[in-house]
Amino acid sequence: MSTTTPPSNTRAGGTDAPGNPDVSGVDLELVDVLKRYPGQKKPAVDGLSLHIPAGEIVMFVGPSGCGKTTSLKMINRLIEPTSGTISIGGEDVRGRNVDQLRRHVGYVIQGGSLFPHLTVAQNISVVPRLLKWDSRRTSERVDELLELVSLDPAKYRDRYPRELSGGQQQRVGVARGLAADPPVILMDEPFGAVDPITRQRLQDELLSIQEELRKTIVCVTHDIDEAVKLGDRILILQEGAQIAQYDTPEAILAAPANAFVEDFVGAGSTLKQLSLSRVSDVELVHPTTATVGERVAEVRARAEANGDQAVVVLDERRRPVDWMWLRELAAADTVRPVRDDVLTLDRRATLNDALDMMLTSTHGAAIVTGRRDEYLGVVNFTAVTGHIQATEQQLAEGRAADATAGRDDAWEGGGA
Ligand SMILES: Nc1ncnc2c1ncn2[C@@H]1O[C@H](COP(=O)(O)OP(=O)(O)OP(=O)(O)O)[C@@H](O)[C@H]1O
Repeated sequence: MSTTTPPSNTRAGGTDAPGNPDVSGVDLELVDVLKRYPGQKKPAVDGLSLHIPAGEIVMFVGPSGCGKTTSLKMINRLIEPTSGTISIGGEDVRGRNVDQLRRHVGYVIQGGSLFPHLTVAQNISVVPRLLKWDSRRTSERVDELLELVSLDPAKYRDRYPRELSGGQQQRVGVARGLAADPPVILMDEPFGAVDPITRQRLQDELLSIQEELRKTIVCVTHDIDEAVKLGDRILILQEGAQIAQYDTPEAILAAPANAFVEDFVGAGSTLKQLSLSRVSDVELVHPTTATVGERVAEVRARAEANGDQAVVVLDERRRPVDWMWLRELAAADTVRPVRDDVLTLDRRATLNDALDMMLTSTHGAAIVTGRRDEYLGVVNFTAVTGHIQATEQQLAEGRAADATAGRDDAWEGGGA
């Protein structure tokens, strides 16, 4: 039986040939994979065939009990298939020693599932230790990974999981999954246990990490918006892990394959398109900025000249640290931030995320950052609604063009 290969991908640079040096992931192939649990009449996974291209994120979604987790866990043999073949980088997983296989396939689950009696550094070093890395290499790797998941190594290395927030535990879980630089990472509901804002940040971080590392990532989620945001492709499964559709998020939203998919994703409405559009797709505005330590009188003059009531305060590395109203600045001669928890959006965040954040912000807009948290500008409602209108117009024009083409086809067909 041939495996399902989706059409070429638009987001992850699908033009990359295998072996592209930027891609550290490898291909995954499932051929006619079946899993029947003892005592069950119907197989949980009934003949799943699937090709997952190297360096891409594929999201598994589908109703509860359809076989997502079973399919995922068969890839690293946490569950053994009843029949069928799974290969990683062209190599049949059954030919590999199970321990060795699991050390080369990262695995991240909900909540991070850290060992409570080990420190953050020890948790991240579990696989490097099994691989017998020396202590210097291991500790350098731990610090590198903590930086990658935005945790200050000096502050967090020696903490215990109970001394971390849910989002921080999840970050350490991701770092642990990446520790030995595996080409494939499996994730099962990785961000299911954290609040919406933290989840959005973790998703943005994953996209940023993936931009750099280009692993092959397979991720199970219940959240279709998460699938649309993170996935280069989405696999929508029905009971028995039957493929309802396997395609890019854009293609699935534009043309659901059947009524099941349509129900599952919710009709491809304009609002869903907000999960496809990134903050980097809209034009940012540029309110007055100030640098910590700058003279307030100068900042105030600039803001008044621009007609701004508030200024975005940046640190010496141009990272936003506060968004202060002019009246708050008046308390001192030089600019001093009054909060330490300014909310920012990564440029990869979706417009859905942006709307969520704007609704909770007293400024009715959101600060956008790029590489290394550097300030880029601000996204506001006008930019988002402008984008929705433009998208709606494009969709309407597309539908009108399709209808015209349909009539032309019918005409040609009729004349033949
Ligand atoms: N160890 C097991 N023994 C027997 N049946 C099992 C076992 N694990 C899972 N199943 C059954 O296999 C089917 C698929 O389960 P699986 O956990 O893969 O689904 P899922 O899509 O990941 O579900 P959810 O979204 O609820 O986590 C379900 O009907 C489930 O009850």
